[in-house]
Amino acid sequence: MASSSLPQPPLPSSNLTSQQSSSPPSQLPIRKMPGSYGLPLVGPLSDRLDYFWFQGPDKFFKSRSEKYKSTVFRTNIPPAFPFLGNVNPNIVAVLDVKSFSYLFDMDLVDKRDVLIGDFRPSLDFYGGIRVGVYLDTTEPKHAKVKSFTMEILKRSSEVWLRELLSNLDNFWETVESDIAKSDDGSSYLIGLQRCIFNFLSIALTGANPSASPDIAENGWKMIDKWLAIQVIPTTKIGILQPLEEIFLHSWAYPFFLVAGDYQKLYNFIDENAGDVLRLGEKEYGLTREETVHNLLFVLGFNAYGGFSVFLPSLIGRIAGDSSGLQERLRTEVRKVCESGSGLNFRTVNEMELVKSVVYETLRLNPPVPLQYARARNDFKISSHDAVYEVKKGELLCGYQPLVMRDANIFDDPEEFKPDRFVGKTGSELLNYLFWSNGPQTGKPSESNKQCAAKDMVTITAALIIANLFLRYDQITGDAGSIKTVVKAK
Ligand code: HEM
Repeated sequence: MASSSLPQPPLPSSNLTSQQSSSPPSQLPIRKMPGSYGLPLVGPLSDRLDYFWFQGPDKFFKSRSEKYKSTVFRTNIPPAFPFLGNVNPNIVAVLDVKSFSYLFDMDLVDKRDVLIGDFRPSLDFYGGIRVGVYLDTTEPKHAKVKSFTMEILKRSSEVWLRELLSNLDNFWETVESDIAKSDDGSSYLIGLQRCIFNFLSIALTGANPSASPDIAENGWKMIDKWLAIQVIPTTKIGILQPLEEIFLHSWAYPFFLVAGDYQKLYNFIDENAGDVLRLGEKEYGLTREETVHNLLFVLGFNAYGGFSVFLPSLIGRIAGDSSGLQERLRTEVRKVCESGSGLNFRTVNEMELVKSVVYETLRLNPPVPLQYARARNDFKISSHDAVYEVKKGELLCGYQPLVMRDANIFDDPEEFKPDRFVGKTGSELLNYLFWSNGPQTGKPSESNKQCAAKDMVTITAALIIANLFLRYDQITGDAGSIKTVVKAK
Protein backbone atom coordinates (compact mmCIF):
# COMPACT_ATOMS: atom_id res chain seq x y z
CA MET A 1 0.00 0.00 0.00
CA ALA A 2 1.33 3.42 -0.95
CA SER A 3 0.72 4.96 2.43
CA SER A 4 2.92 2.43 4.26
CA SER A 5 6.03 4.05 2.77
CA LEU A 6 5.01 7.64 3.29
CA PRO A 7 7.68 10.26 3.85
CA GLN A 8 7.56 12.11 7.18
CA PRO A 9 4.53 14.38 7.21
CA PRO A 10 5.32 17.95 6.27
CA LEU A 11 4.87 20.11 9.35
CA PRO A 12 3.34 23.56 9.38
CA SER A 13 5.83 25.84 7.77
CA SER A 14 7.34 27.48 10.82
CA ASN A 15 8.53 24.09 12.10
CA LEU A 16 9.53 22.61 8.81
CA THR A 17 13.01 22.46 7.38
CA SER A 18 13.89 20.89 4.09
CA GLN A 19 15.74 18.14 5.94
CA GLN A 20 12.76 17.31 8.15
CA SER A 21 10.21 17.34 5.38
CA SER A 22 11.29 13.94 4.07
CA SER A 23 14.13 11.48 4.15
CA PRO A 24 17.47 13.35 4.33
CA PRO A 25 18.53 14.69 0.95
CA SER A 26 21.94 13.07 1.49
CA GLN A 27 20.41 9.61 0.99
CA LEU A 28 19.21 10.59 -2.45
CA PRO A 29 21.34 11.21 -5.55
CA ILE A 30 21.99 14.84 -6.48
CA ARG A 31 20.82 15.43 -10.06
CA LYS A 32 21.24 18.41 -12.33
CA MET A 33 17.76 19.88 -12.60
CA PRO A 34 16.29 18.90 -15.98
CA GLY A 35 14.23 21.15 -18.25
CA SER A 36 14.87 24.41 -20.03
CA TYR A 37 13.40 27.83 -20.71
CA GLY A 38 14.20 27.58 -24.44
CA LEU A 39 15.27 30.48 -26.59
CA PRO A 40 14.31 33.99 -25.43
CA LEU A 41 10.75 34.90 -26.53
CA VAL A 42 10.32 31.67 -28.54
CA GLY A 43 10.59 29.34 -25.50
CA PRO A 44 8.02 31.20 -23.36
CA LEU A 45 5.69 31.66 -26.33
CA SER A 46 5.78 28.01 -27.31
CA ASP A 47 5.22 26.92 -23.69
CA ARG A 48 2.35 29.38 -23.45
CA LEU A 49 0.68 27.91 -26.54
CA ASP A 50 1.15 24.38 -25.18
CA TYR A 51 -0.28 25.36 -21.80
CA PHE A 52 -3.37 27.15 -23.07
CA TRP A 53 -3.99 25.55 -26.44
CA PHE A 54 -2.16 22.47 -27.71
CA GLN A 55 -1.91 20.55 -24.43
CA GLY A 56 -3.78 22.21 -21.54
CA PRO A 57 -2.33 22.42 -18.00
CA ASP A 58 -2.60 18.70 -17.11
CA LYS A 59 -0.83 17.42 -20.21
CA PHE A 60 1.58 20.35 -20.14
CA PHE A 61 3.00 19.31 -16.78
CA LYS A 62 2.57 15.55 -17.21
CA SER A 63 4.29 15.33 -20.61
CA ARG A 64 7.29 17.36 -19.42
CA SER A 65 7.58 15.29 -16.26
CA GLU A 66 7.61 12.11 -18.37
CA LYS A 67 10.10 13.56 -20.85
CA TYR A 68 12.53 14.61 -18.10
CA LYS A 69 11.82 11.53 -15.94
CA SER A 70 11.52 13.89 -12.98
CA THR A 71 8.81 15.58 -10.92
CA VAL A 72 11.07 18.64 -10.54
CA PHE A 73 12.18 20.54 -13.64
CA ARG A 74 12.52 23.99 -15.20
CA THR A 75 9.96 25.31 -17.69
CA ASN A 76 7.93 28.45 -18.48
CA ILE A 77 4.37 29.21 -17.49
CA PRO A 78 2.13 31.90 -18.97
CA PRO A 79 1.49 34.77 -19.05
CA ALA A 80 4.32 35.73 -21.37
CA PHE A 81 5.33 37.52 -24.54
CA PRO A 82 4.37 39.72 -26.34
CA PHE A 83 2.60 42.36 -24.20
CA LEU A 84 3.34 40.94 -20.78
CA GLY A 85 7.09 41.39 -21.23
CA ASN A 86 7.53 42.58 -17.62
CA VAL A 87 6.47 39.15 -16.36
CA ASN A 88 9.18 36.49 -15.97
CA PRO A 89 7.64 33.15 -17.06
CA ASN A 90 10.56 30.98 -15.82
CA ILE A 91 9.58 28.51 -13.09
CA VAL A 92 10.76 25.38 -11.31
CA ALA A 93 7.82 22.95 -11.47
CA VAL A 94 7.32 20.78 -8.36
CA LEU A 95 4.93 17.91 -9.01
CA ASP A 96 5.15 15.39 -6.17
CA VAL A 97 4.06 15.61 -2.53
CA LYS A 98 7.61 15.81 -1.21
CA SER A 99 8.94 18.63 -3.39
CA PHE A 100 5.61 20.50 -3.20
CA SER A 101 5.83 20.68 0.59
CA TYR A 102 8.86 23.01 0.29
CA LEU A 103 6.31 25.64 -0.69
CA PHE A 104 5.16 25.69 2.95
CA ASP A 105 8.61 26.22 4.43
CA MET A 106 8.67 29.92 5.18
CA ASP A 107 12.39 29.77 6.06
CA LEU A 108 13.14 28.74 2.50
CA VAL A 109 10.56 30.57 0.41
CA ASP A 110 9.13 34.06 0.02
CA LYS A 111 5.44 34.50 -0.86
CA ARG A 112 5.60 38.21 -1.74
CA ASP A 113 3.31 39.07 -4.68
CA VAL A 114 3.24 35.53 -6.10
CA LEU A 115 -0.38 34.50 -5.51
CA ILE A 116 -0.91 33.71 -9.20
CA GLY A 117 2.74 33.64 -10.29
CA ASP A 118 5.17 36.35 -11.29
CA PHE A 119 2.18 38.18 -12.77
CA ARG A 120 0.41 40.30 -10.16
CA PRO A 121 -2.74 42.17 -11.25
CA SER A 122 -2.53 45.95 -10.88
CA LEU A 123 -2.95 47.18 -7.31
CA ASP A 124 -5.79 49.35 -8.61
CA PHE A 125 -7.96 46.24 -8.17
CA TYR A 126 -7.44 46.57 -4.41
CA GLY A 127 -7.53 50.34 -3.95
CA GLY A 128 -3.75 50.60 -4.38
CA ILE A 129 -3.11 48.39 -1.34
CA ARG A 130 -1.10 45.17 -1.22
CA VAL A 131 -3.74 43.08 0.54
CA GLY A 132 -2.76 40.28 2.95
CA VAL A 133 -2.59 37.44 0.49
CA TYR A 134 0.19 39.23 -1.45
CA LEU A 135 2.28 39.83 1.69
CA ASP A 136 5.17 37.61 2.76
CA THR A 137 5.36 36.46 6.38
CA THR A 138 8.42 38.70 6.90
CA GLU A 139 6.25 41.79 6.27
CA PRO A 140 4.78 42.90 9.61
CA LYS A 141 1.41 43.76 8.05
CA HIS A 142 0.88 40.11 7.09
CA ALA A 143 0.53 39.12 10.75
CA LYS A 144 -1.98 41.92 11.38
CA VAL A 145 -4.20 41.08 8.41
CA LYS A 146 -4.00 37.31 8.91
CA SER A 147 -4.89 37.44 12.59
CA PHE A 148 -7.69 39.92 11.85
CA THR A 149 -9.10 37.45 9.29
CA MET A 150 -8.84 34.49 11.66
CA GLU A 151 -10.54 36.51 14.39
CA ILE A 152 -13.48 37.35 12.11
CA LEU A 153 -13.88 33.67 11.32
CA LYS A 154 -13.81 32.75 15.01
CA ARG A 155 -16.35 35.39 15.96
CA SER A 156 -18.71 34.54 13.12
CA SER A 157 -19.24 30.84 13.82
CA GLU A 158 -22.83 31.14 15.09
CA VAL A 159 -23.90 33.49 12.31
CA TRP A 160 -22.01 31.29 9.84
CA LEU A 161 -24.17 28.23 10.55
CA ARG A 162 -27.45 30.15 10.63
CA GLU A 163 -26.76 32.06 7.41
CA LEU A 164 -25.44 29.01 5.60
CA LEU A 165 -28.53 26.96 6.39
CA SER A 166 -31.04 29.70 5.60
CA ASN A 167 -29.35 30.56 2.30
CA LEU A 168 -29.22 26.86 1.42
CA ASP A 169 -32.98 26.69 1.99
CA ASN A 170 -33.47 29.48 -0.57
CA PHE A 171 -31.06 27.79 -2.96
CA TRP A 172 -32.78 24.39 -2.88
CA GLU A 173 -36.24 25.97 -3.16
CA THR A 174 -35.11 27.66 -6.39
CA VAL A 175 -33.69 24.36 -7.67
CA GLU A 176 -36.97 22.60 -6.91
CA SER A 177 -39.05 25.25 -8.64
CA ASP A 178 -36.75 25.13 -11.72
CA ILE A 179 -37.12 21.36 -11.87
CA ALA A 180 -40.90 21.66 -11.63
CA LYS A 181 -40.89 24.07 -14.60
CA SER A 182 -38.44 22.32 -16.94
CA ASP A 183 -37.66 18.76 -18.02
CA ASP A 184 -34.00 19.77 -18.35
CA GLY A 185 -33.72 20.27 -14.60
CA SER A 186 -32.06 23.23 -12.91
CA SER A 187 -28.85 24.93 -14.05
CA TYR A 188 -27.93 25.87 -10.55
CA LEU A 189 -24.66 27.84 -10.82
CA ILE A 190 -26.22 31.29 -10.64
CA GLY A 191 -28.43 30.31 -7.70
CA LEU A 192 -25.44 28.80 -5.95
CA GLN A 193 -23.33 31.92 -6.41
CA ARG A 194 -26.13 34.11 -5.06
CA CYS A 195 -26.41 31.80 -2.06
CA ILE A 196 -22.64 31.82 -1.41
CA PHE A 197 -22.36 35.59 -1.77
CA ASN A 198 -25.26 36.33 0.59
CA PHE A 199 -24.13 33.88 3.21
CA LEU A 200 -20.44 34.89 3.12
CA SER A 201 -21.14 38.61 3.11
CA ILE A 202 -23.15 38.40 6.31
CA ALA A 203 -21.00 35.73 7.95
CA LEU A 204 -17.62 37.35 7.26
CA THR A 205 -18.31 41.07 7.26
CA GLY A 206 -21.69 41.46 8.99
CA ALA A 207 -22.92 43.40 5.93
CA ASN A 208 -26.35 42.16 4.85
CA PRO A 209 -26.84 42.48 1.08
CA SER A 210 -30.53 43.19 1.66
CA ALA A 211 -29.40 46.66 2.88
CA SER A 212 -28.75 47.55 -0.77
CA PRO A 213 -31.12 46.36 -3.53
CA ASP A 214 -28.35 46.72 -6.13
CA ILE A 215 -25.86 44.59 -4.14
CA ALA A 216 -28.54 42.03 -3.23
CA GLU A 217 -29.37 41.60 -6.92
CA ASN A 218 -25.97 42.07 -8.55
CA GLY A 219 -23.25 41.79 -5.87
CA TRP A 220 -22.24 38.26 -6.90
CA LYS A 221 -22.04 39.33 -10.56
CA MET A 222 -19.88 42.33 -9.69
CA ILE A 223 -17.42 40.05 -7.91
CA ASP A 224 -17.41 37.57 -10.80
CA LYS A 225 -16.40 40.36 -13.19
CA TRP A 226 -13.78 41.78 -10.80
CA LEU A 227 -12.26 38.30 -10.41
CA ALA A 228 -12.35 37.40 -14.09
CA ILE A 229 -10.69 40.60 -15.28
CA GLN A 230 -7.78 40.03 -12.89
CA VAL A 231 -7.02 36.41 -13.68
CA ILE A 232 -7.79 36.22 -17.43
CA PRO A 233 -4.11 36.28 -18.55
CA THR A 234 -3.39 33.18 -16.43
CA THR A 235 -6.56 31.17 -17.07
CA LYS A 236 -7.37 28.64 -19.78
CA ILE A 237 -10.96 29.14 -20.86
CA GLY A 238 -11.05 26.62 -23.69
CA ILE A 239 -13.64 28.30 -25.90
CA LEU A 240 -12.19 29.32 -29.23
CA GLN A 241 -8.54 29.28 -30.15
CA PRO A 242 -6.66 31.21 -31.50
CA LEU A 243 -9.00 34.05 -30.51
CA GLU A 244 -8.49 33.25 -26.83
CA GLU A 245 -4.71 33.53 -27.26
CA ILE A 246 -4.93 36.81 -29.13
CA PHE A 247 -7.58 38.59 -27.08
CA LEU A 248 -7.50 37.08 -23.61
CA HIS A 249 -3.94 35.94 -22.90
CA SER A 250 -1.84 38.66 -24.49
CA TRP A 251 -2.23 41.57 -22.10
CA ALA A 252 -3.51 42.46 -18.65
CA TYR A 253 -7.00 43.99 -18.62
CA PRO A 254 -7.28 47.38 -16.91
CA PHE A 255 -9.13 48.01 -13.66
CA PHE A 256 -11.32 50.79 -15.06
CA LEU A 257 -13.53 48.10 -16.68
CA VAL A 258 -14.80 47.14 -13.22
CA ALA A 259 -14.02 50.32 -11.27
CA GLY A 260 -17.69 51.32 -10.92
CA ASP A 261 -18.71 47.93 -9.52
CA TYR A 262 -15.75 47.80 -7.15
CA GLN A 263 -16.66 51.23 -5.79
CA LYS A 264 -20.23 50.02 -5.14
CA LEU A 265 -18.91 46.97 -3.27
CA TYR A 266 -16.51 49.20 -1.34
CA ASN A 267 -19.33 51.54 -0.30
CA PHE A 268 -21.51 48.60 0.68
CA ILE A 269 -18.86 47.23 3.07
CA ASP A 270 -17.89 50.70 4.29
CA GLU A 271 -21.50 51.51 5.20
CA ASN A 272 -22.66 48.13 6.51
CA ALA A 273 -19.77 46.29 8.16
CA GLY A 274 -19.46 48.59 11.17
CA ASP A 275 -18.44 46.12 13.91
CA VAL A 276 -15.92 44.27 11.76
CA LEU A 277 -14.42 47.54 10.50
CA ARG A 278 -14.04 48.81 14.05
CA LEU A 279 -12.32 45.54 14.98
CA GLY A 280 -9.80 45.93 12.14
CA GLU A 281 -9.07 49.55 13.05
CA LYS A 282 -9.05 49.34 16.85
CA GLU A 283 -7.65 45.87 17.55
CA TYR A 284 -5.41 45.24 14.56
CA GLY A 285 -4.11 48.71 13.75
CA LEU A 286 -5.34 48.77 10.17
CA THR A 287 -6.64 51.96 8.56
CA ARG A 288 -10.27 51.98 7.51
CA GLU A 289 -9.29 51.76 3.85
CA GLU A 290 -6.96 48.83 4.48
CA THR A 291 -9.70 47.08 6.43
CA VAL A 292 -12.32 47.50 3.70
CA HIS A 293 -10.02 46.47 0.84
CA ASN A 294 -8.76 43.45 2.76
CA LEU A 295 -12.31 42.44 3.65
CA LEU A 296 -13.36 42.75 0.02
CA PHE A 297 -10.43 40.59 -1.04
CA VAL A 298 -11.12 37.89 1.54
CA LEU A 299 -14.84 37.95 0.78
CA GLY A 300 -14.56 38.17 -3.02
CA PHE A 301 -11.35 36.43 -4.01
CA ASN A 302 -10.58 33.94 -1.21
CA ALA A 303 -14.02 32.96 0.07
CA TYR A 304 -16.52 33.57 -2.74
CA GLY A 305 -13.96 32.66 -5.45
CA GLY A 306 -12.86 29.50 -3.62
CA PHE A 307 -16.36 28.21 -2.87
CA SER A 308 -17.62 29.08 -6.38
CA VAL A 309 -15.02 26.70 -7.81
CA PHE A 310 -15.19 24.03 -5.13
CA LEU A 311 -18.92 23.55 -4.51
CA PRO A 312 -19.99 22.64 -8.07
CA SER A 313 -17.35 19.89 -8.10
CA LEU A 314 -18.62 18.61 -4.75
CA ILE A 315 -22.32 18.73 -5.68
CA GLY A 316 -21.53 17.25 -9.11
CA ARG A 317 -19.53 14.40 -7.56
CA ILE A 318 -22.44 13.44 -5.31
CA ALA A 319 -25.30 14.08 -7.73
CA GLY A 320 -23.52 12.14 -10.48
CA ASP A 321 -22.71 9.11 -8.34
CA SER A 322 -24.46 5.84 -9.03
CA SER A 323 -22.32 3.57 -6.84
CA GLY A 324 -24.58 3.68 -3.77
CA LEU A 325 -22.62 6.50 -2.13
CA GLN A 326 -25.74 8.66 -1.72
CA GLU A 327 -27.43 5.97 0.31
CA ARG A 328 -24.41 5.58 2.58
CA LEU A 329 -24.13 9.35 3.10
CA ARG A 330 -27.85 9.64 3.83
CA THR A 331 -27.69 6.85 6.40
CA GLU A 332 -24.71 8.42 8.18
CA VAL A 333 -26.17 11.93 8.20
CA ARG A 334 -29.56 10.88 9.54
CA LYS A 335 -28.14 8.53 12.14
CA VAL A 336 -25.90 11.26 13.60
CA CYS A 337 -28.55 13.99 13.45
CA GLU A 338 -31.28 11.85 14.96
CA SER A 339 -29.14 10.77 17.90
CA GLY A 340 -27.58 14.21 18.43
CA SER A 341 -29.03 17.68 18.46
CA GLY A 342 -29.74 18.18 14.77
CA LEU A 343 -27.22 19.60 12.36
CA ASN A 344 -24.43 21.78 13.75
CA PHE A 345 -20.62 22.03 13.85
CA ARG A 346 -20.37 19.33 16.51
CA THR A 347 -22.65 16.76 14.90
CA VAL A 348 -21.22 17.25 11.40
CA ASN A 349 -17.78 16.59 12.83
CA GLU A 350 -18.94 13.07 13.73
CA MET A 351 -19.76 12.25 10.10
CA GLU A 352 -16.65 10.37 8.99
CA LEU A 353 -17.82 9.45 5.51
CA VAL A 354 -19.20 12.92 4.76
CA LYS A 355 -15.87 14.49 5.76
CA SER A 356 -13.90 11.94 3.76
CA VAL A 357 -15.95 12.72 0.64
CA VAL A 358 -15.14 16.41 1.13
CA TYR A 359 -11.41 15.65 1.45
CA GLU A 360 -11.39 13.29 -1.51
CA THR A 361 -13.10 15.92 -3.69
CA LEU A 362 -10.50 18.49 -2.63
CA ARG A 363 -7.76 15.99 -3.45
CA LEU A 364 -8.99 15.23 -6.97
CA ASN A 365 -10.28 18.74 -7.75
CA PRO A 366 -8.13 21.20 -5.79
CA PRO A 367 -9.96 24.51 -6.33
CA VAL A 368 -6.72 26.51 -6.49
CA PRO A 369 -4.61 24.36 -8.80
CA LEU A 370 -1.38 26.37 -8.86
CA GLN A 371 0.75 27.52 -5.93
CA TYR A 372 3.88 29.64 -6.15
CA ALA A 373 6.77 30.66 -3.88
CA ARG A 374 10.20 32.23 -4.50
CA ALA A 375 13.50 30.83 -3.14
CA ARG A 376 14.85 33.16 -0.44
CA ASN A 377 18.36 31.73 -0.98
CA ASP A 378 20.03 28.85 -2.80
CA PHE A 379 18.81 25.54 -1.34
CA LYS A 380 18.43 21.88 -2.16
CA ILE A 381 15.00 20.45 -2.90
CA SER A 382 14.12 16.72 -2.78
CA SER A 383 11.62 14.82 -4.82
CA HIS A 384 10.95 11.18 -3.86
CA ASP A 385 13.98 10.06 -5.81
CA ALA A 386 16.52 12.86 -6.24
CA VAL A 387 17.86 16.15 -4.91
CA TYR A 388 18.14 19.30 -7.04
CA GLU A 389 19.68 22.71 -6.52
CA VAL A 390 17.38 25.72 -6.55
CA LYS A 391 18.89 29.20 -6.96
CA LYS A 392 17.97 32.26 -4.92
CA GLY A 393 15.11 34.14 -6.61
CA GLU A 394 13.80 31.19 -8.65
CA LEU A 395 10.02 30.80 -8.64
CA LEU A 396 8.73 27.37 -7.55
CA CYS A 397 5.38 26.40 -9.04
CA GLY A 398 3.35 23.46 -7.77
CA TYR A 399 0.51 22.05 -9.86
CA GLN A 400 -1.80 20.47 -7.29
CA PRO A 401 -3.92 18.27 -9.57
CA LEU A 402 -0.79 16.17 -10.30
CA VAL A 403 0.71 16.47 -6.82
CA MET A 404 -2.51 15.14 -5.28
CA ARG A 405 -2.26 12.09 -7.57
CA ASP A 406 1.20 11.16 -6.26
CA ALA A 407 1.23 7.35 -6.39
CA ASN A 408 3.90 7.22 -3.64
CA ILE A 409 1.29 8.55 -1.23
CA PHE A 410 -2.18 7.71 -2.53
CA ASP A 411 -3.29 4.21 -3.59
CA ASP A 412 -5.08 4.16 -6.96
CA PRO A 413 -4.47 7.89 -7.13
CA GLU A 414 -6.74 8.53 -10.13
CA GLU A 415 -9.72 6.89 -8.47
CA PHE A 416 -12.36 8.71 -6.39
CA LYS A 417 -12.48 6.65 -3.19
CA PRO A 418 -15.14 8.08 -0.86
CA ASP A 419 -13.68 6.31 2.20
CA ARG A 420 -10.05 7.19 1.52
CA PHE A 421 -9.73 9.48 4.56
CA VAL A 422 -11.79 7.38 7.02
CA GLY A 423 -10.19 5.68 10.04
CA LYS A 424 -6.66 5.84 11.41
CA THR A 425 -4.79 5.15 8.18
CA GLY A 426 -7.16 7.45 6.33
CA SER A 427 -6.65 10.29 8.76
CA GLU A 428 -2.86 9.97 8.40
CA LEU A 429 -3.31 10.81 4.74
CA LEU A 430 -4.58 14.25 5.80
CA ASN A 431 -0.89 15.09 6.29
CA TYR A 432 -0.65 15.07 2.49
CA LEU A 433 -3.85 16.87 1.54
CA PHE A 434 -2.63 20.28 0.38
CA TRP A 435 -5.59 22.23 -1.10
CA SER A 436 -5.18 24.99 1.53
CA ASN A 437 -1.48 25.67 0.82
CA GLY A 438 -0.51 23.51 3.76
CA PRO A 439 -1.31 20.05 5.09
CA GLN A 440 -4.88 19.42 6.29
CA THR A 441 -3.30 18.62 9.68
CA GLY A 442 -1.49 21.99 9.72
CA LYS A 443 -2.51 25.12 11.59
CA PRO A 444 -2.95 28.43 9.73
CA SER A 445 -1.07 31.17 11.56
CA GLU A 446 0.56 34.58 11.25
CA SER A 447 3.85 32.87 10.46
CA ASN A 448 2.65 30.79 7.53
CA LYS A 449 0.59 31.29 4.38
CA GLN A 450 -1.96 28.52 4.87
CA CYS A 451 -5.58 29.37 4.10
CA ALA A 452 -7.07 31.14 7.12
CA ALA A 453 -10.30 29.18 6.64
CA LYS A 454 -8.73 25.72 6.26
CA ASP A 455 -11.12 24.12 8.77
CA MET A 456 -14.12 26.34 8.07
CA VAL A 457 -14.06 25.39 4.38
CA THR A 458 -14.14 21.64 4.97
CA ILE A 459 -16.71 21.85 7.75
CA THR A 460 -18.92 24.11 5.62
CA ALA A 461 -18.75 21.66 2.73
CA ALA A 462 -19.63 18.82 5.11
CA LEU A 463 -22.61 20.86 6.41
CA ILE A 464 -23.80 21.37 2.83
CA ILE A 465 -23.74 17.61 2.16
CA ALA A 466 -25.45 16.83 5.46
CA ASN A 467 -28.14 19.45 4.83
CA LEU A 468 -28.71 17.96 1.38
CA PHE A 469 -29.35 14.48 2.79
CA LEU A 470 -31.65 15.74 5.50
CA ARG A 471 -33.69 17.39 2.80
CA TYR A 472 -33.56 14.76 0.05
CA ASP A 473 -33.42 10.98 -0.25
CA GLN A 474 -31.70 11.25 -3.58
CA ILE A 475 -30.59 13.73 -6.24
CA THR A 476 -29.29 13.34 -9.79
CA GLY A 477 -27.26 15.77 -11.85
CA ASP A 478 -23.74 16.98 -12.44
CA ALA A 479 -21.40 19.93 -11.76
CA GLY A 480 -23.68 22.34 -13.66
CA SER A 481 -27.24 21.14 -13.20
CA ILE A 482 -29.55 19.16 -10.93
CA LYS A 483 -31.92 16.93 -12.91
CA THR A 484 -34.11 15.41 -10.19
CA VAL A 485 -34.57 15.52 -6.44
CA VAL A 486 -36.50 13.03 -4.29
CA LYS A 487 -37.65 14.69 -1.08
CA ALA A 488 -36.95 12.96 2.24
CA LYS A 489 -39.85 10.72 3.25
C1 HEM B 1 -13.15 26.61 -1.01
C2 HEM B 1 -12.75 27.73 -0.49
C3 HEM B 1 -11.31 28.15 -0.36
C4 HEM B 1 -10.20 27.69 -0.99
C5 HEM B 1 -10.09 26.62 -2.03
C6 HEM B 1 -9.07 28.45 -0.47
C7 HEM B 1 -7.75 28.24 -0.83
C8 HEM B 1 -6.69 29.01 -0.39
C9 HEM B 1 -5.33 28.85 -0.82
C10 HEM B 1 -4.82 27.81 -1.80
C11 HEM B 1 -4.59 29.80 -0.22
C12 HEM B 1 -3.09 30.04 -0.38
C13 HEM B 1 -2.80 30.94 -1.55
C14 HEM B 1 -1.31 31.09 -1.74
O1 HEM B 1 -0.70 31.91 -1.01
O2 HEM B 1 -0.75 30.41 -2.59
C15 HEM B 1 -5.49 30.56 0.61
C16 HEM B 1 -5.11 31.62 1.37
C17 HEM B 1 -5.98 32.34 2.13
N1 HEM B 1 -7.33 32.09 2.34
FE1 HEM B 1 -8.39 30.59 1.55
N2 HEM B 1 -9.53 29.32 0.46
C18 HEM B 1 -10.89 29.17 0.56
C19 HEM B 1 -11.75 29.85 1.38
C20 HEM B 1 -11.37 30.86 2.22
C21 HEM B 1 -12.27 31.55 3.10
C22 HEM B 1 -13.76 31.24 3.33
C23 HEM B 1 -11.55 32.50 3.71
C24 HEM B 1 -12.12 33.44 4.73
C25 HEM B 1 -11.57 33.91 5.73
C26 HEM B 1 -10.17 32.38 3.24
C27 HEM B 1 -9.11 33.18 3.62
C28 HEM B 1 -7.81 33.06 3.16
C29 HEM B 1 -6.76 33.97 3.52
C30 HEM B 1 -6.87 35.19 4.41
C31 HEM B 1 -5.60 33.53 2.87
C32 HEM B 1 -4.21 34.16 2.92
C33 HEM B 1 -3.37 33.53 4.00
C34 HEM B 1 -2.10 34.29 4.26
O3 HEM B 1 -1.87 35.35 3.67
O4 HEM B 1 -1.34 33.84 5.12
N3 HEM B 1 -10.11 31.37 2.35
N4 HEM B 1 -6.77 30.05 0.50
